[in-house]
Amino acid sequence: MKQKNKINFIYLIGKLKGHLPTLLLGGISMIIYVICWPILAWLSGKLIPAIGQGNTKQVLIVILQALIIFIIQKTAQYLQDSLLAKPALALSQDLRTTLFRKLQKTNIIFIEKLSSGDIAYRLTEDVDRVGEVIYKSIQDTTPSIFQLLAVFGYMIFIDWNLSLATIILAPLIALLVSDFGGKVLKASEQSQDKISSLAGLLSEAVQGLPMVKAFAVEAWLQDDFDKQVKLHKEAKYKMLRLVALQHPIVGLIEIIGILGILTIGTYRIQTGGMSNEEFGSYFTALIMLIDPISHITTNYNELKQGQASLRRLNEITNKPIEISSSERGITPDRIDGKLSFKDVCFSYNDHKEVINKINLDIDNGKIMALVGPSGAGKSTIFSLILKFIEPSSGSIFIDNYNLNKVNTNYLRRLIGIVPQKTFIFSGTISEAIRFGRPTTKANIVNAARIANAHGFIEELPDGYETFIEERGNNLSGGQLQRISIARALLGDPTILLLDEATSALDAESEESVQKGLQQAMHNRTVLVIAHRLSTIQKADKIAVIEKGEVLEVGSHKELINRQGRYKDFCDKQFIKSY
Ligand SMILES: Nc1ncnc2c1ncn2[C@@H]1O[C@H](COP(=O)(O)OP(=O)(O)OP(=O)(O)O)[C@@H](O)[C@H]1O
Repeated sequence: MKQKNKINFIYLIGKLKGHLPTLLLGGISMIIYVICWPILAWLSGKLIPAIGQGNTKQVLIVILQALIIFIIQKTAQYLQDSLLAKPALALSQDLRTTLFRKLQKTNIIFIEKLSSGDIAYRLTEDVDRVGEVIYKSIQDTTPSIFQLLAVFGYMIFIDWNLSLATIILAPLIALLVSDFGGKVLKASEQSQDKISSLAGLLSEAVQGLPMVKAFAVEAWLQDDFDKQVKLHKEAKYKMLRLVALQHPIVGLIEIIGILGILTIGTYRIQTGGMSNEEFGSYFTALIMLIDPISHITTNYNELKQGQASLRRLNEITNKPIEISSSERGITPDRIDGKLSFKDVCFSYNDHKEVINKINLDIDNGKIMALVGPSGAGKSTIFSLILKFIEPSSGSIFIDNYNLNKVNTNYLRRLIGIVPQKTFIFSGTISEAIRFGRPTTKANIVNAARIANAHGFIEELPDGYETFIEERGNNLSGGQLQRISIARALLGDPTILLLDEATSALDAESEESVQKGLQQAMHNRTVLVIAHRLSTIQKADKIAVIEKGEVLEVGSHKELINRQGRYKDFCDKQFIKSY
């Protein structure tokens, strides 16, 4: 399902509705700040002739008046900036949390395809850039536009003939700014894509560093990194060069305008169309236009960079969300845990069915082992049960309820999963087992006991409060697996999905993990992707999966006697055991 609502600046500005009182106060401060500009220009017009006449008293009075206006203006500017910063920051915070919520709802297949570094970059840097644009639009661009209008209005008031001459330059500047803006947008998109790839590579490199060192291929990685850095530098330089070129060009047009006004102004004074004092005010006002034009130009470029960031953020929001992510769906009072697959098909892409008309029945409280070669579709069966994906045809039932009618969160809480590759968030052991669920310490300890983890945890100096480092570096593979089993058991799941680790643990660790698994399986419906003979033999039923199809189902003994694929499989895998 595609997300229709694209995030754009209009959508974001609309979100400011919730901050109307602050915006109103900020807006009033802004008006005071803006009005001060023409007043200062007017005072400047009075000051210049007074200086010319050597009228010290008049000069001092005007300076004092200007000082008062400056103090009022700067106070208003402080109030404007601080008041408007609040809603702007709230908006970027809101954007970040909305994006993260969407990310959590995104279909897992698409998440797995994204680079973690790239996503992290988008949710931090790109959101920051968008936030900055919003902040600048409210706090800088808006007053600059008003300042431009107020000052220019005052210029028209003084001499509209002369102002007409000034306005001729406006379309030229606008055209230039918009043309540059388009180019900056393109260059910015390229630069941000490059830095994002760099972030992706960096995150991969940090994870893979032990392997890189082990294979002594640091030079290869450095080379790759340097290449990406260079690509980013070039893309960024292209953008900065554009921005650097824009300021002198716009500045040149401004200077031409000023010189032109000086010439025409002199003529107007000579012909009596304008007084010296008026020209003084007019000229000061003209100089006052330079600053807002420069701000608007810079902010327009930043707006374009922000648009590039928004496009990158929308790439996340446009990913399909989980079909069943809604809160709807039934939550039966009781589930015994029987699972049935009826003619289930599934394909990741439309080319090839990876699950092909599968029929399976796993009775409640029984253990079914899934065996089969790599790529047969065993993990895909787990994903179907967890509703990460939904069958393209056929149905899966839990007891007699069709899975697509059952509330997804409710279903997932019935299931405990022990993945092949243990993933644990950094935090204490206790937090790792709890995994965000409300529970008691006694329940955590109980889960750890069943998982055969309690013993080793107790022996650690900080026990359950031992901090597990990122990626579990300070614990052994076997210990992490047992914590993973305890995590799955917390909440007493009705169904257990186990993906046995194929990685070699030492014999002692393996025995501990096996003991944990055996205890965990007791009295639950268990579906286990089995690689060990001991597990397979204990299973009530074994399903042999190959190329997405169920080839044989039966007990170990039955299947051996059948002399079919299972027998071949065992002969290949467990030759010594037969
Ligand atoms: N996210 C995905 N996108 C596209 N194809 C996928 C995806 N995940 C798995 N596949 C493909 O689906 C098929 C079944 O994969 P699956 O992981 O279910 O096999 P498996 O039996 O669990 O393998 P293994 O024992 O090696 O883990 C494979 O051909 C695999 O390449």
